[in-house]
Amino acid sequence: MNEQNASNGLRVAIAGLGSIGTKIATALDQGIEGLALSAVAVRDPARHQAFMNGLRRSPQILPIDQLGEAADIVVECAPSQHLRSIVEPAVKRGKSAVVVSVGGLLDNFDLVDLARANGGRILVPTGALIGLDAVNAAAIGTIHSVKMVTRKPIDGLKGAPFIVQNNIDIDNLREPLKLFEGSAREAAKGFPANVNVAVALSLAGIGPDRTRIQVWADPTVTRNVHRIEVEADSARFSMGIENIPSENPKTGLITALSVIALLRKQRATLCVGT
Ligand SMILES: NC(=O)C1=CN([C@@H]2O[C@H](COP(=O)(O)OP(=O)(O)OC[C@H]3O[C@@H](n4cnc5c(N)ncnc54)[C@H](OP(=O)(O)O)[C@@H]3O)[C@@H](O)[C@H]2O)C=CC1
Ligand SMILES: O=C([O-])CC(=O)C(=O)O
Repeated sequence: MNEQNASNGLRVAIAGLGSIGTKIATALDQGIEGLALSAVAVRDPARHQAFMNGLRRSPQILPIDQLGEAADIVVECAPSQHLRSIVEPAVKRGKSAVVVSVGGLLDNFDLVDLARANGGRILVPTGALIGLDAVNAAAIGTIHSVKMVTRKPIDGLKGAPFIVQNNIDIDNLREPLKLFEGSAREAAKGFPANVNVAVALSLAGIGPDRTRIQVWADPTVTRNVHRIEVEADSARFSMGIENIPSENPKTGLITALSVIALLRKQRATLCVGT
């Protein structure tokens, strides 16, 4: 029972039981082929007692930096400042870490080398985005440019460091306002809880410095809207997604589903899409 459970299944631990983590925990508890929920990490266990009581099988509750001892796959879905303390112990032990706060990976990119040196893996789901399969494929050839435009309702952007530091009042907007234009790397610093998608896109394609993004505060939209244009030597493609916000207005509902789809692929007999 050390590395894998008795049925040769994979043990999955979840760091953070918020909008994303609770849905992944529920899906695992209800059953994903070959996977079992072994542990979770929460800030205040008492706050999550009712949710934990509703699970058919209670996972262990552990500190975030101990999840790698209790699982083969650790899913990071906590605020990005905790990324390192969740991912490092896991990949050091040769485990896989699913990283949802992917913006935080840019300042901790040595974790990829650490994983490589120890036989671990870092898996970045498509998350709240679309089409990373096509971007991955195009990147085998030459991608000339990747451009993204993100529009979010006001509630989905409140508190972003870029807005606070530049003293921008978005509460009284009546029409769309372009807040930012620049690289995915700069965007991740200014909007750490809003543009993980741009960083995932950049890592699939031409990197965080060449991937360009605009961020708009848009009082006319009710969804988190992302439009992407890719120009490559194999294809030109445009993609768009309009995400329904979850209980956390910054996070689209589809994000947790994307992680569940990734987990399903770990042991599925039929895998569709790259
Ligand atoms: N890649 C992508 O496409 C996307 C990525 N994201 C990112 O995913 C991450 C999670 O998002 P979301 O679920 O909406 O966030 P939430 O704020 O809903 O949940 C975060 C959870 O982390 C918990 N947490 C905070 N500190 C700790 C700690 N020290 N130990 C354990 N748990 C802790 C919080 O606990 P408590 O409940 O006690 O506050 C909360 O339950 C964010 O970084 C977000 O930016 C979001 C959307 C899309
Ligand atoms: O679209 C969403 O719901 C979330 C998002 O942009 C992100 O976190 O990058």
